[in-house]
Amino acid sequence: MHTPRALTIAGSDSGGGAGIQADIKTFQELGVFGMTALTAVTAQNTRDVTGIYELPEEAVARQIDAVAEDIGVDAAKTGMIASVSIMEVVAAKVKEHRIHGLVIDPVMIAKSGVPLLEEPARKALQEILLPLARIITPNLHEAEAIVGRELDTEEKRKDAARHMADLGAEAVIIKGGHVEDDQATDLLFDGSRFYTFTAPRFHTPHTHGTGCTFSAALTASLAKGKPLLETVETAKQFITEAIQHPLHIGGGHGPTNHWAYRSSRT
Ligand SMILES: Nc1ncnc2c1ncn2[C@@H]1O[C@H](COP(=O)(O)OP(=O)(O)O)[C@@H](O)[C@H]1O
Ligand SMILES: Cc1ncc(COP(=O)(O)O)c(N)n1
Repeated sequence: MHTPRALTIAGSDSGGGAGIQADIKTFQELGVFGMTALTAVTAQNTRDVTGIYELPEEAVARQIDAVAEDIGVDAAKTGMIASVSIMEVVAAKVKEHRIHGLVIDPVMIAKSGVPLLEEPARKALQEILLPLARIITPNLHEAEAIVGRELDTEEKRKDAARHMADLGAEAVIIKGGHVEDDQATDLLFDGSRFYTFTAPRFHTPHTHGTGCTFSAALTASLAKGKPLLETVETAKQFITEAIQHPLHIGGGHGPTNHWAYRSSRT
């Protein structure tokens, strides 16, 4: 039996709701063996980020080598990659180990408002990481930062998705969490057609780690060899249930509930 294996290349969230921690919880819940390459350690809780400690490039490279050379990687995702030098190392290792099925979550700012990406790295993200993406998953603000204009209509968001596909991403999902709408609608462009994935919008402050969890769920399905539309459908269900049943942990933006999807099916 083949055990699907997924790697997350991202930052650690000591609070357990976002970053590497959200990713491996999600991999586990979806029946995928999770592996990690840490890019940074954050001191973080539901209220604030009180410290960011980047890892040396060498440490990031060695972690990716270690898992790719022995265990193997069916799909991978990137999350917080704060600097251009770490981005370059990650891109080089993804190419060297021929890691396909790469989901890029272009993390820029934590829900608490603290920047997680240095300014020069914004442009580098487009040039270095985006062309390697099987799927890139910007939220509204990240999509606006990548294309450099406001995306206040669906037409403009479609143009932005085409733009990101032209830059090299195989598929683009502009997430709808920050779009003013009664529903949470994510827009997928697969390089030729548009699809929307819609769920009810829950009025809750507990959205810490939604983007990480969603992109990890996409990665888990890709690791299982699922086709694109089924992959997005599963990830949307996973994040919707995780937001719908919050855990009420911490005094700020609490985490989502990574158990909810599997609990509802057993
Ligand atoms: N309040 C909400 N109710 C339901 N779904 C939401 C809500 N907020 C975000 N989502 C969904 O969670 C996923 C992550 O979206 P988003 O919050 O835009 O990303 P990020 O965490 O990167 O800012 C998307 O599928 C989005 O539609
Ligand atoms: C280490 C780390 N990585 C990513 C996020 C983004 O979290 P969100 O999904 O809430 O935007 C975060 N807060 N911390």
